[in-house]
Amino acid sequence: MPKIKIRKMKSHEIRPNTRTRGLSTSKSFFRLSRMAYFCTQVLSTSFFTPKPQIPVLLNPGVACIKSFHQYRFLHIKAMQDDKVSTPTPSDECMVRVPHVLTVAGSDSGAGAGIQADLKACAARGVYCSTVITAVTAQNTVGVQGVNIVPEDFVAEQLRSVLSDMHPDVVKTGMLPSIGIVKTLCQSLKEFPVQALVVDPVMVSTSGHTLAGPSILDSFREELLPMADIVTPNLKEASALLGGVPLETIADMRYAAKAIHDIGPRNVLVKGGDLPASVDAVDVFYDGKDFYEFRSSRIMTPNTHGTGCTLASSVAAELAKGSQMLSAVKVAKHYIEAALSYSKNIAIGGGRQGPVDHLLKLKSNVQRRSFDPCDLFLYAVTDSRMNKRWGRSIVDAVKAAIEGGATIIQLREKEVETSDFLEAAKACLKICRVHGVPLLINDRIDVALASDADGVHIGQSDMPAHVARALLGPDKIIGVSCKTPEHALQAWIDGADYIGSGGVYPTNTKENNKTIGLDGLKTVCLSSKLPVVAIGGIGISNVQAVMGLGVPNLKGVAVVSALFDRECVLTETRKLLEVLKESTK
Ligand SMILES: Nc1ncnc2c1ncn2[C@@H]1O[C@H](COP(=O)(O)OP(=O)(O)O)[C@@H](O)[C@H]1O
Ligand SMILES: Cc1ncc(COP(=O)(O)O)c(N)n1
Ligand SMILES: [Mg+2]
Repeated sequence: MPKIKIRKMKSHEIRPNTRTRGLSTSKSFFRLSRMAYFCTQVLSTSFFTPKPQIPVLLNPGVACIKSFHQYRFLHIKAMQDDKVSTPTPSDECMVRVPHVLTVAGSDSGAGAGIQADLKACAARGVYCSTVITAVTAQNTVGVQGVNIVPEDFVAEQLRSVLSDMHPDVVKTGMLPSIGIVKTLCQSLKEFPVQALVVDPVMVSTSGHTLAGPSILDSFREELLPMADIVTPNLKEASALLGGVPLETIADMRYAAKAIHDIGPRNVLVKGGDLPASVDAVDVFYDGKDFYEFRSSRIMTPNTHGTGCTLASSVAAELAKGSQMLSAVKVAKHYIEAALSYSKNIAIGGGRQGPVDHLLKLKSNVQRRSFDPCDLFLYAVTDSRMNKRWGRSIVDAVKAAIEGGATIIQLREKEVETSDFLEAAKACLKICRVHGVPLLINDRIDVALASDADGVHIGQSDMPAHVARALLGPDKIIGVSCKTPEHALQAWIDGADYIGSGGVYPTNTKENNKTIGLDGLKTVCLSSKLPVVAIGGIGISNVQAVMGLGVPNLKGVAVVSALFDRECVLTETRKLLEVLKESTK
């Protein structure tokens, strides 16, 4: 049976006693939690198939997380070994996984409800426990029957999970009786959690009542004031506000504000059913600002369970430690990608089919998530320079990685597409071995075809939100930005980082305006995303750049200083040393 090795974590990487409640805000803690959880997913044949269970051993000596200054990457070593020792984890080495508890109804068709929540959380890499409030007989045609779980048994399930397993976030779906709402509120007072996500489910998309209007008072008086976010669709928002018609984005803004007045800290009014809307627009209000989350509308009948999925994904991101706005943004990108992935699947003969949540598992499960520290020493290739020095793209990339580059971008303006694709595939092999992400400049097609980790795009390339829709939620997207306005748009569009420059004049890019250190600083200070500086940077000026000291400036992107030289390995090593010095 395979087992994995994870090395013992250093004290700065993990809190001393991870069994205690509450979330650590330490980024490395979350990263490690995610990694370890990812191991359990990969090696336990995912938790949808109950058997065979493969023990995941987290005690020292049976683990291997290789940590290396700016980048960390999990090396999973699955060994065929029949002798599996009994896990004896010591407290110090236990890794806590992000955990969402869903309190919702079961959907026998598994498109919505508890089943959607389980799948969405799994797809987002989060553990999900379940308290079932009702069992529905449901399929793609509609809801044939509802059996409400007795209130005291809902209370017992809540006590079982909350008293022992300490979920980070509770997400609610179908709450079919006033008694169940009250029981839930009581339990949450007794066992507080980090965040409460309320999806005020009332009517299924097929038109069946799942929680009647009698529930509204207990929602308004008890549950919503406890919620960190409430996510009504148009019908639910209207019901919460006494039946006001909601037909436009302006109406959704009004509703978001009016529902906020009831007491939840944030409101997301979902516009999946907004009439005459080309895009799928959701309106978010945090009590101060409004944000519109907009995605393309996917033309598909398979939208059953989108609301449950969105709310669970928000809960999952919160459990991983995200801020609310970022959690909503990621969830929205995920539902768009899931809808797009599922648009043509045929399950059932009814009008509304389910979403397929597990798109990610069908792509490469071994990909790790983006870490802003990856931007530290960002190597950008240039085919002209490689030609000049008589080396291939692959040799150049290999040398840069060996020298300490933490991320690679292939910027190959003059290479034929088929050669570019071959080179990208070959580079990817090397990058994966070293745990270094590989990005493709401009060419989303090449990124998709090679399964690279993401793309870097300029202001005149494919808009970032379109790239995000094409690449899905897990690929890395970087955008070149010269102004705070560019940076804001990149964030809204779902980018992961921005590249800002040219900081100094450069001849690798024609007609490129230099923004200087001041321009870079202005962009960094306004950007919600991590920034990598670019343009004419090398050993002589890297200290001045990093010396700006702005926290979200995470590194430098370099072309000539690495590749227009005889020995890429030596130059990369030298630059890495200076870079490390300048960030001490
Ligand atoms: N056809 C679609 N294309 C893209 N996004 C959609 C589509 N239908 C719904 N969504 C999105 O799915 C999420 C759930 O919305 P909605 O369907 O309005 O909620 P509910 O499922 O609770 O009725 C929202 O983010 C919405 O914008
Ligand atoms: C058990 C249960 N919970 C929630 C929904 C809402 O999902 P949708 O609005 O997509 O029908 C549902 N249909 N069934
Ligand atoms: Mg819907």
